[in-house]
Amino acid sequence: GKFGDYGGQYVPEALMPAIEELTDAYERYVLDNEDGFMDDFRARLRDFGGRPTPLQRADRLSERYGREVYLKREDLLHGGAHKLNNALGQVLLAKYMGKERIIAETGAGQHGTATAMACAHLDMPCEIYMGERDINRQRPNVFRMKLNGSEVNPVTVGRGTLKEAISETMRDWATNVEDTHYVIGSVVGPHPFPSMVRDFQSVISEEARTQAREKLGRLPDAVVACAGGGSNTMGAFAEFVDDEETALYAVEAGGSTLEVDEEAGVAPNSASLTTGTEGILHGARTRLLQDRDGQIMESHSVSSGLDYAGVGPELAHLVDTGRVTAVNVDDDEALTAFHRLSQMEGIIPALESAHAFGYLESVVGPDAPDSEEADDLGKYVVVNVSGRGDKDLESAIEETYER
Ligand SMILES: Cc1ncc(COP(=O)(O)O)c(/C=N/[C@H](C(=O)O)[C@@H](O)C(C)C)c1O
Repeated sequence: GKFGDYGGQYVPEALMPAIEELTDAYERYVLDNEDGFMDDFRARLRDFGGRPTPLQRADRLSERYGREVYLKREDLLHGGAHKLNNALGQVLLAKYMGKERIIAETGAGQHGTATAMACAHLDMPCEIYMGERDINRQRPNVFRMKLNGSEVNPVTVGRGTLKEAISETMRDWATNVEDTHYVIGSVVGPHPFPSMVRDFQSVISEEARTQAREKLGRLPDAVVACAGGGSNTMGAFAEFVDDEETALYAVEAGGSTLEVDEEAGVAPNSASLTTGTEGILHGARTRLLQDRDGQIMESHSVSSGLDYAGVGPELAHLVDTGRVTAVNVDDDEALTAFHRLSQMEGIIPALESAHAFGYLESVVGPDAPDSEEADDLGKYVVVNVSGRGDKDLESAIEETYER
């Protein structure tokens, strides 16, 4: 479970039995397809999830950028985001392991919603831990979780966002390892979570690689995906990592500025790949936003889903080795991209996904100067639309009409 010097299992002793049991189950069911687990998983992704998602040419953006822009439509997956790929895989695995209870954390509420849907589909009781602050800014998703029969546990410690929600969920898991599985929402946490979540999300790039060959007659020159914890990112990249000719861009939240106020311990962004340093968070060594005393800093993003101080260890490693280029766009660029995709293509993206489009505009938009980056992007570009923007309408309205 090591990616360079990142990854590992930095967990309290009490969690090790659960971690070992999960690692064994991951190897048997996911890697070795014992009892036809992966066949069952793929069949449910198809019949319940609605896979495959389209790889669709964006005609207006292709015109605007003078290149072939294709969208991988994870916003069309059941529930409205890529999150179901991972949630369905983990809840199904918990069932195969004989677990009787599911817990999960969520920030944007997409992972919580996906877990709640998967639990209703598989008849498993479910509790979602969610920061008080996030509950208030993602109300439609809170209602959806309850409609799907899950309990939502408000987390009020600290800032009441994702970081505290993950810590509270870990605490619950440590107390109830016997009958409970913790469905982690991204490629974060102790081994085997980063590898397992990547494997469940890799269906995105498996499909996109085949669809690209069919529609483009070749591999894409670039794949662009936003990065919060990094799960839609790793899912969109996984099957392309060995294709050197396909450049991979992870777009982080530049928030309001990349300048960090060390004294206040506040980072007004979530650009852990770009400005983070090595440290341990939620059980793994990775890159994260921490002050000089090693205190995890508060992160920020206009999108809850990217508002996370850490990032997946494997993605951090791919950036360190130069296989993935880490870039970022700020809140305003993301909001502008949110409006632009809605108006030009008839697709209202999640604010998280809008960051990927903000990057494209900043490099090859009509106001962008000629650059190496524009050349490196190449002619055939695939952008991962990780989710749809229904959940963001309230905050986008505030940001737009009260700006
Ligand atoms: C539509 C959408 N797109 C991208 C993300 C970023 O998460 P990754 O794909 O794991 O980088 C998210 C993240 N959502 C999580 C959630 O819904 O709980 C997030 O808040 C945390 C798990 C990081 C998302 O909802």
